[in-house]
Amino acid sequence: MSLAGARLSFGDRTLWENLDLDVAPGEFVAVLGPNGSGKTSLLKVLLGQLGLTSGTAHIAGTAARAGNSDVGYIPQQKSIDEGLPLRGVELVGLGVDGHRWGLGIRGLARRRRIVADVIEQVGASAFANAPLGSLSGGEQQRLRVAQALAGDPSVLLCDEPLLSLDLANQRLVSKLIDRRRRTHNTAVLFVTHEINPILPLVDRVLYLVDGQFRIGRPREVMTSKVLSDLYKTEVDVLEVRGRLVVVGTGDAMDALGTAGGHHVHEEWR
Ligand SMILES: Nc1ncnc2c1ncn2[C@@H]1O[C@H](COP(=O)(O)OP(=O)(O)OP(=O)(O)O)[C@@H](O)[C@H]1O
Repeated sequence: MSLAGARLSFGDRTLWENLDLDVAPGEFVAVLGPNGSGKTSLLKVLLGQLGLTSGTAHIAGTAARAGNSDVGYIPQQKSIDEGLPLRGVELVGLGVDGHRWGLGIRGLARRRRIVADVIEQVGASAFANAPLGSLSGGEQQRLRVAQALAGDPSVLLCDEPLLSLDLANQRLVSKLIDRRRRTHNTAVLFVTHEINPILPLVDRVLYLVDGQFRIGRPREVMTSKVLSDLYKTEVDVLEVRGRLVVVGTGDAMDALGTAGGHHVHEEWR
């Protein structure tokens, strides 16, 4: 996926500008930043749901547009109504690109095979026939990953896919996404508030703060100097047993919000 000279403004407020970002096939890029910095809007541009104010956005060589089967999308986790009768297999089926396989008998059989395959890939076969509302957050999220993979995308856009998952499920879901990009050369853009659960997987970080941004390898961007420049206040990045801990005081703490990453998790194994 490729953004060139990209600017997104709402009225006189510019979320970001002069943004050049090329994510190569198989590359894993994390997007970080405080609330309101424009992370979800960036995904919406690539999904063709929002137009850039200026610049260009391309996916696999064509301009970003809605309904592009090259794009898989894992939306922010929303709690599913317990009474919803939709089952996992049906949710995943919605991700299969109907046009590609047609709806004849062979098309339907092929479609069923694709759905069963991706459900198997994410380890969801045991619960894919249960109503979604009866499943745990981790189980639902595995099925959402399967739905995003069902269309065999070359690009995967993930909006905080680890939110409200426990540590074991955070690892499981991150590993599924990491495995996908390694086995299928899928480019991954992963919006998150917490770098640590994915730190070992990430190739580059795009860090957005109040119209400013930095792009680079995690340890180039996640430094006291770079984050202090971005937040325009003193921020310290400490490395504790392989984890990055972002610490600010006073106003800096407010500005960091949940992007502070100052929760303590068990180490990645
Ligand atoms: N269609 C729109 N019209 C006007 N303002 C908008 C529109 N869409 C988003 N915004 C504003 O743009 C800002 C960035 O929103 P966005 O959801 O991209 O931020 P974010 O970085 O994903 O935040 P969060 O971490 O809270 O999810 C917000 O202040 C939001 O209110």
